[in-house]
Amino acid sequence: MEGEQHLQICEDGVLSCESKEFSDNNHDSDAVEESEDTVTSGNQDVSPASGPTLPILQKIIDLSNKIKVLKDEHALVSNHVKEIKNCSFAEPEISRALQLLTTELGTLKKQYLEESSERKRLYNEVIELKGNIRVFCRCRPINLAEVANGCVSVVEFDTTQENELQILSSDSSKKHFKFDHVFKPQDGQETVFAQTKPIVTSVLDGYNVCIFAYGQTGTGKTFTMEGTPENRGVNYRTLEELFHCAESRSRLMKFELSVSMLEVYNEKIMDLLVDNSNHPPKKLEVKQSAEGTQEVPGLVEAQVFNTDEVWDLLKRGYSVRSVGSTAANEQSSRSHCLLRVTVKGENLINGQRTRSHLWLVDLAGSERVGKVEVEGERLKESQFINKSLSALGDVISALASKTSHIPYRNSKLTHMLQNSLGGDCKTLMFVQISPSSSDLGETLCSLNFASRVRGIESGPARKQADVSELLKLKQMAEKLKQEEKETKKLQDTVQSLQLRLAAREHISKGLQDKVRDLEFQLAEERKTRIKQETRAIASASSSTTSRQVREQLPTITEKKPPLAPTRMLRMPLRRITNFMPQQPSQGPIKRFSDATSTKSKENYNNNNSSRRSSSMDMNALMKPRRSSIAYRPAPPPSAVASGNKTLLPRRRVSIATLRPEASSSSSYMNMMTTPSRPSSSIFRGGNPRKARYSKLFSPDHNLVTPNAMKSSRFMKSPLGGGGNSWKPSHPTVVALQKKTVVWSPLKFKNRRSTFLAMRSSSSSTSDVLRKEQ
Ligand SMILES: Nc1ncnc2c1ncn2[C@@H]1O[C@H](COP(=O)(O)OP(=O)(O)OP(=O)(O)O)[C@@H](O)[C@H]1O
Repeated sequence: MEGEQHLQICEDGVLSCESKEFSDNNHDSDAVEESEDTVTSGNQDVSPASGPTLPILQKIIDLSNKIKVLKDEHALVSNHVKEIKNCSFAEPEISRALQLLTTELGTLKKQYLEESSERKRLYNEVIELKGNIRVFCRCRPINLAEVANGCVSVVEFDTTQENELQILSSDSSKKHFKFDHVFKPQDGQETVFAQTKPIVTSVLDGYNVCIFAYGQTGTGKTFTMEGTPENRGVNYRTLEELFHCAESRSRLMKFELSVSMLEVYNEKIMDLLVDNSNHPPKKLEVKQSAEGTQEVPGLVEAQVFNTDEVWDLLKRGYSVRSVGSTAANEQSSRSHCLLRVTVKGENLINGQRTRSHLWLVDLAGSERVGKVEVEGERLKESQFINKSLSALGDVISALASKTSHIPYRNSKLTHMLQNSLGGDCKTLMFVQISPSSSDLGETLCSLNFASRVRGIESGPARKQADVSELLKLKQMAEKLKQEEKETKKLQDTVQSLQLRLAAREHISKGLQDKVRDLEFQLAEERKTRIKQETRAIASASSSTTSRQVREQLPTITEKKPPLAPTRMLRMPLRRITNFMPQQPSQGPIKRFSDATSTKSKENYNNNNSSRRSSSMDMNALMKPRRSSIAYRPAPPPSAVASGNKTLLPRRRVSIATLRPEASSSSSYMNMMTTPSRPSSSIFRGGNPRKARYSKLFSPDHNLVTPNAMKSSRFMKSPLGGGGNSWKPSHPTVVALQKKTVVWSPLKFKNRRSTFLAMRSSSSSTSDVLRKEQ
């Protein structure tokens, strides 16, 4: 069209040039020059000198001038280009610069990666410190049925915004959601597990971990957790990884892994590792342990040693899990399935033990009863599922708003996950969504719920020490406390005993002093008595001839029984202690027994010899040194006349008074009374210690007090009954028998065996006395 116009103008002879100029506008300079020539020739034809210039011609002239200017410019630029074309680059410089730039880019890339991984680490640290529940969002691919129904995807993933997604609402607005990680429909099971791995493996470090999948029915919860034999899910991969890590740490740590599987179906807990086909399922309950953790007593805990065993167990459990077909899902889970992995760890270096749990939970899908078209048993299941999920929602809301009461016990599920949701545990939630526009409402609901879960701050997780070990230590501490108490008690007792001992020692010292005084007095008394006795002997022998006296006197003096043992023979005063010396091995000493008389004699001889060697004998130590004072009345004249001058030494008698009317020796017993106390009180409940003091020494068998007679010891005494055969021959004894003497038992101190010897044989008496002297 434009070409035609130019042609028309060309017919005028002017426009043809113009047309040429336009057409050559983009061509080379030669063409421009040619057109210029034409114009110039045209100008010549219409020169102003030849006539008035037409306006169009004027226009042409102006344009020609412009062309000229442009032509000059063009020539200039062309020269420039030619120059540039001719100019050669300095290649080494450029390549160097390029190299520099490449290196710089590499460094920057590296720095960026380092920074982003550091940022991620810090972010995870913050999350752990705050105790946030991590939330991963996973969107499943749109399925054929949905495409067939004309549904479109409403989920958009912005590549520039990491871990974010947008939901296109029906009103064309976009809703943004951000999570800890967002998995696109094309992300496979490995990608999902790669992000999950760091959390699950912390169970080996002694942390409690809980991972649960939440979302609308048919969104891929079971696919994520269980997976398929070709595409195994988090459960299997986790155990595989745990075995792998345990193996790599086997030099430092020893691990034991055991698995339990249960489901919460219609608010009942069922053990999936127990074959319930033959009998009704065992009823299990959630109980709080002493440590405050939630436990299910009676739950089977199967120890596993390799992944094959794990897979067998998982298959067994999955096969008995309650599943059913709904309009939304062919294989819909009708229960919450919980897999618990218990890890017991022992540090081989420091012996530290840990016991931690890993919960892997596949929740039943939230579903709209109307939409999934359920009825009968399925409807009931749906109601239970929704009820427990709504209880989970309430717990999440309460935790997010930090209210004082968290309604964990409103459902079995929340009760069981109490520690995982609000305790010292690392928790991860998979929020599963469908991309389909038909599920938009549920998707928004799930994402809103997940955002709330992400906001929960439950405090940092902490390592779990092995409770059994803790209990052992507690018991030990308790025992130690008890022992400390006992020790303190014993120390108190020892202290009080020491005090008592000191007091007793003090008393004994006083007593020893007293005894020493008494001994001194006694020695004095003895001296006086010897003088008296010498005088008595002298008067008694006045009737005999002076010659006989002269002959007998040295013998008498020789044969005279000692009034008391010499200082050498006297037993040294013992320190009174609280300890009784041990009895000799031959048994208890029957001091006045007939049967032991011979033995006593032997003992006497032994003792005597040992005394001579100044050694302390145990028997000697055991001999009592107590004695009393007895008043001995003069024997009746008949007795003296008949020559019955029996001297039967009695060691203990009471202070007795003699009734004057008594005539026979046998009636002495009846006449003698102990004024201080009634006789019966000695052995009948009375104080035996006091009773002993009431017994007084009597040299005459007739002078036995009723108390002494009643005493079994004295009744059996050979001195009491069988002394008639013995007749004293010693003049001192004879003289003493004639006199009223106050008998001091101190005189007979330690002389029991002497009397025994006297009784058994009168002939041996003088020997004994001689020996003693
Ligand atoms: N990411 C995915 N890639 C491929 N297929 C998937 C994915 N997620 C889910 N599916 C498929 O979607 C279907 C439903 O998944 P699944 O049964 O896991 O859902 P669900 O959420 O467990 O449902 P319900 O709550 O009813 O048990 C399955 O056939 C599963 O194979």
